[in-house]
Amino acid sequence: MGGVPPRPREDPRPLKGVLRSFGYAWEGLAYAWRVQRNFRVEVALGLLALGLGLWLGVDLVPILLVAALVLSLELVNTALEALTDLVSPVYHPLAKRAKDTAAAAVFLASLFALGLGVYLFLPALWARLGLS
Ligand SMILES: Nc1ncnc2c1ncn2[C@@H]1O[C@H](COP(=O)(O)OP(=O)(O)OP(=O)(O)O)[C@@H](O)[C@H]1O
Repeated sequence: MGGVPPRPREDPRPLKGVLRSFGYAWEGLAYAWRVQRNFRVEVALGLLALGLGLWLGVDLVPILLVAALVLSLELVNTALEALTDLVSPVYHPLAKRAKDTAAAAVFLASLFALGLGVYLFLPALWARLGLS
């Protein structure tokens, strides 16, 4: 069992416990960034959309919300992939269902993000370019 890290005990000091939880969340973020190319692409696209939104002067709140939705679902998808690989390292139809459905959640949110981008940016871009 050399590769299995020990399960940490809960810290009774409230602030230390919260800080430790942040630390684990940060580890999860770093893991997703390292192993998931899609996560890195989505972060880049989110930053691009924010920059475009700032330039065009559109409302940034919906952009931030949809970016948070896509990135959070990508993290959940990454977690489910890891869990699926743990319980079903060999092919199983249910493992396929789990992975495909988690991927579908990210895909659906990304479609909404794309639709929102077109809805928000196109008219503002047209106006900025003097085409409307
Ligand atoms: N244990 C398994 N049993 C059945 N099907 C699997 C299994 N592992 C993967 N698959 C199928 O292969 C597809 C790709 O799985 P994989 O683990 O490579 O994730 P992925 O979609 O490549 O994710 P990402 O590109 O985000 O890492 C899954 O969506 C699923 O259809």
